[in-house]
Amino acid sequence: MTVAVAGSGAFGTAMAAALARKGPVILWSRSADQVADIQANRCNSARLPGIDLPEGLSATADFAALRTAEVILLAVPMQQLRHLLTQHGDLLMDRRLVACCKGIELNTGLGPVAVIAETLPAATAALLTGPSFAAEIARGLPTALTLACADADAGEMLQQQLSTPSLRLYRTTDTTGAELGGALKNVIAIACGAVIGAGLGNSARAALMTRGYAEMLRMAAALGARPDTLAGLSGFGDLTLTCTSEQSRNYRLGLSIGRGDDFDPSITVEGAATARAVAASAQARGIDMPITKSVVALLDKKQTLTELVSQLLTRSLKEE
Ligand SMILES: NC(=O)C1=CN([C@@H]2O[C@H](COP(=O)(O)OP(=O)(O)OC[C@H]3O[C@@H](n4cnc5c(N)ncnc54)[C@H](OP(=O)(O)O)[C@@H]3O)[C@@H](O)[C@H]2O)C=CC1
Ligand SMILES: O=C(CO)COP(=O)(O)O
Repeated sequence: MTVAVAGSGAFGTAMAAALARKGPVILWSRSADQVADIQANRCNSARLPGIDLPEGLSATADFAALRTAEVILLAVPMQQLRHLLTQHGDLLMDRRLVACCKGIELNTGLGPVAVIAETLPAATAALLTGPSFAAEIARGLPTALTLACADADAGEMLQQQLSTPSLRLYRTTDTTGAELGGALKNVIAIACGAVIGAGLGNSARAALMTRGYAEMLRMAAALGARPDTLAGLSGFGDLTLTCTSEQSRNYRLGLSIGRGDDFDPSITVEGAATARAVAASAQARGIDMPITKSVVALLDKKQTLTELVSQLLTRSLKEE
């Protein structure tokens, strides 16, 4: 079976490397320079430096090469997913597509599976999500992820096809829950980075993680997701990883805000757009998400971290 990965960023390259250890993988990049680098040096120096890529991985800048693939992973940032699907709709329209994005589309409030379903209704839409840093997956370190697909049979097949001896996939049919877990944890990670960066302590971070998780559950319930999905790898699992590791770009953005440092705007930080999309959706639905709202105010420089923390602490007292 041939697997293809569309998008040669850190995660796409890492998944291509992991899967190429068990069969042929085609990695598509929009950058001819990156393809040349990968083919000549067996390394994606721009996005995943220091990782040797296995021989089973071949890179191409020609999207038509993906025609032979039985499964196609879509590994671009969330706000780029619709563009990729539209641009290459002729080839992708009836395929098995596995989004790897963690985010909510800013203009529509939709997650990746919903965007695929809306754009290419004849395709099988799935999501691969859960706690995983690209460099660790690429090195073959032990990792467990969630494969979400509303079609239970297709999900089981994808679970088999994409699991490896070091990559253990659990499956669910709750695509909404898996989408929300992966997207919302990034917003909470920005908040956690900010309090740690500002020296407010580990207790403050634990409070944000726990009350952030309560926000995730509230939104999940409103959208019909199952609470046990949020308690799994795609929710609680990824929240834990992302809020506690400097390998996370979302967490590092928060750290830089808390410290008052600059942050390179070219780095992919999914939680920034997602915070705005989720805050708007929460307001429209009347869902209380004060941490998410605070992250938006922080990113938009509408309020300082000191003001926001004080506001969160002095809200009316309530039952847990
Ligand atoms: N990095 C990680 O550890 C993990 C990432 N993810 C998720 O994977 C997704 C991708 O992140 P990641 O790979 O890290 O991001 P990167 O910033 O490393 O790479 C993004 C890639 O997407 C490409 N790209 C952007 N827009 C388009 C487009 N319209 N058409 C084709 N290619 C495009 C970029 O190309 P170019 O280089 O030309 O700009 C780049 O190769 C995110 O949603 C992220 O949350 C999930 C788990 C772990
Ligand atoms: O999703 C991730 C870990 O599971 C990667 O997190 P960042 O996008 O914050 O780097």
